Amino acid sequence: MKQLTIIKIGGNVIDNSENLHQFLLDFTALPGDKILVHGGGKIATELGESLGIEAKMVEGRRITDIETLRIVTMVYAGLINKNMVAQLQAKGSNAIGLTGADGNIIKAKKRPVKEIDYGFVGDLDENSVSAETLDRLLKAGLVPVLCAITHDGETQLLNTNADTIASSVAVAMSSLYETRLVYCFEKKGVLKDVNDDNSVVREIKANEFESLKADGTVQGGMIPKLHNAFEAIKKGVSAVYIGKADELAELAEETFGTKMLK
Ligand SMILES: Nc1ncnc2c1ncn2[C@@H]1O[C@H](COP(=O)(O)OP(=O)(O)O)[C@@H](O)[C@H]1O
Ligand SMILES: CC(=O)N[C@@H](CCC(=O)OP(=O)(O)O)C(=O)O
Repeated sequence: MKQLTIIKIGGNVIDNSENLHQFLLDFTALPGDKILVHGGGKIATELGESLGIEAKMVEGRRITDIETLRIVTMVYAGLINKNMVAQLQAKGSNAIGLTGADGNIIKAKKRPVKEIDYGFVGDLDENSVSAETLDRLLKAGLVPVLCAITHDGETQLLNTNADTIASSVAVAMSSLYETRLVYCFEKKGVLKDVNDDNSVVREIKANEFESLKADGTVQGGMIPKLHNAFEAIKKGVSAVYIGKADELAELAEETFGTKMLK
């Protein structure tokens, strides 16, 4: 089976031009087929605030009313996605920037209203990602760059967490490729002490996740990230890593960040 690397880059790195530049250089240098998935939550929050719209997050997910949907569409599908593509093109990567609506690559379902109304947030299931369409783009020599905007197939754009997109894309692609998934963010990996960058946990087994949550080692945005990472491993992705964006070059030596184990 051919190898494929899916890399997700978060908003804190996208917001730092030096780290982003180094990350995109390393991403371009990675051999083989690859797909980039990007977030940008921090930038959407800042733009919203400058327009007087305050961000509301529940369990790592943004409550997305119609005004917020406009903002995230402009920021993720426009500003960030197109700048990322232009930077990759300048570095020699033939990137093509896409939302889930383009080529019907990711069809989501609006999250049902229960105790909380998340608004225009899209959830994914095992049929959401078109592996065939992504495969056709890869075979054409293109590097897909996916943002956090999906659609429902009936004209409605939806906001889907980028960690979830990366995990679902990796699972779908693992039917066609030997797929590895890499979550890149601003820290060196999953840390024993979130304030000590030298406390990287090298490997985490799926059955250790609950106790890491319970004892407070992993908190906030790391909880859904690890959940998505273990979902990917469980559903056929061959390797999942979490580590620092501007250390991506170390992936080749296997000294990169934290590795998830079954
Ligand atoms: N044990 C941990 N190790 C590393 N980061 C952690 C840990 N626990 C919580 N975090 C927090 O999780 C954040 C990453 O989640 P998030 O902000 O959603 O990532 P992203 O930038 O990829 O969107 C880190 O910035 C960090 O503050
Ligand atoms: C529904 C939902 O929460 N969507 C996310 C999508 C962006 C994202 O995931 O960005 P980061 O990876 O930078 O956090 C949001 O709007 O924040």
